[in-house]
Amino acid sequence: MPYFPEDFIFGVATASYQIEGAWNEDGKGESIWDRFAHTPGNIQDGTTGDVACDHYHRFEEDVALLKELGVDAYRFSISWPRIFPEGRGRVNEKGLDFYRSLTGKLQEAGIKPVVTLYHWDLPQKLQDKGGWESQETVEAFAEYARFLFQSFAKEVFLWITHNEPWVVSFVGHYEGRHAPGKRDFKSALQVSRNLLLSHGLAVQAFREEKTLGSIGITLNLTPVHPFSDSEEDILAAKRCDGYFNRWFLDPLFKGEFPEDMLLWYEKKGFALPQLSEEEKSLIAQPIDFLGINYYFRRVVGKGEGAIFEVEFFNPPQSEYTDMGWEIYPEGLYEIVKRVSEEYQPEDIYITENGIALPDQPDSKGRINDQKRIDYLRSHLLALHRAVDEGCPVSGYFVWSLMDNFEWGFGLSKRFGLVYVDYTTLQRIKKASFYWYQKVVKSKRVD
Ligand SMILES: N=[N+]=NCCCCNC(=O)[C@@H]1[C@H]2[C@H](O)[C@@H](O)[C@H](O)[C@@H](CO)[C@@H]12
Repeated sequence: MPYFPEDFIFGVATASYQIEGAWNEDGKGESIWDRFAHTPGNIQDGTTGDVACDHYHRFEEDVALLKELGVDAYRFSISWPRIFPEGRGRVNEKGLDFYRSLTGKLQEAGIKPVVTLYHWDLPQKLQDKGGWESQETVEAFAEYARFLFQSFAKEVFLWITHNEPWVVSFVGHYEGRHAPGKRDFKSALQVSRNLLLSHGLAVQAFREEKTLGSIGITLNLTPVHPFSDSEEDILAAKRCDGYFNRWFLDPLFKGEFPEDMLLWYEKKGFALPQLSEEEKSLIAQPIDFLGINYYFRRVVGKGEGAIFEVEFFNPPQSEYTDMGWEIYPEGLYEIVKRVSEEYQPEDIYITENGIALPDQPDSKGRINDQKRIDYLRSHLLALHRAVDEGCPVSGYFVWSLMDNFEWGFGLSKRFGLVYVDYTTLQRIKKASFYWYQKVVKSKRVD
């Protein structure tokens, strides 16, 4: 029976724009996701995060759910425009008070706070001045981070500078499906560079402020498999591995963007200015852990697609989630093994893993999400194998505590261990809540 170590951290994760609501209350400034969701056509089901789970007003009820779940830690993000409505300068005390109350309730419940500094809700005022393409945002992020390290100097267990810089860069600035909705590959490359620089400045500030806890960054990593063993499919998979994974792993742990990708982008007309020696050491300064968000793998072959010349495949024999993502538990084992061996991080936390399902209450108001239990079990067993083989993994967070606003899909995709009825905002614990409660308590997956 696979047991996790006694001190292994089990948690759940959320993010500010996805759960808080109160989008313009108590002095909060507008974020790029407020603007993006308010723009008709951007969100598939036409909903917004204006109310979402109304966590801003119901956080005490939600902390009580966390306490009942028995988690060791709770990962949430701080809404930058709730603290600095204009991005920098004036502080919104009521915004700061909300997070002080939340961390206070967590401490009362014996739950370790894990804080993500940036989970995509950039102050709109900074976007109006160029957003992540601009050096001003890099500097503003460093100020924002330093202010939070000073304001929560002792309360936080883990600090995560950025959540998924790949998504911020390429889904937000190339694919255009996320805020700010740009479709410009050159912008996306510039954004990825600035996110890494801002991460480095935040880590420096963390060390200078002698803040308690640990600091790291969270990447969404996906194993990339060639559709066939043909030379061109293997090369296509290598290109995609560079695009999805190595583009951030290499600068963070080796101080360089991957050479093959720089050459490929240059060949496609997107020459990226070299990082200076100072920038390389800023980005690659030591961090205490790497956060990995894992959901699925990618299967690719040679294709005619513009920049990457790849085609994606969905293996017919696999099962898929409500997001259309392949269920591939071994991918979690693969990515943890690969990262441990190739990049030797101090420590790893699986900061997100979960599944969207079309959950609905039955006639008795219960939600029997057995498929979510099967997904979480299979992924925890895969993770356990990596831990058993000596990979430095110290924790695992389910995405998500509760159903929430799923970005471009709006409220239509449900990832929660807790169901949210968006008309009444009632929370309903799913079968997976009780299953995970047992895992957390026993540290065992059966
Ligand atoms: N092409 N493409 N890819 C799309 C992005 C990769 C997969 N999605 C994620 O990793 C996001 C992560 C996010 O932190 C959270 O805020 C989201 O709610 C979850 C669920 O979606 C996951």
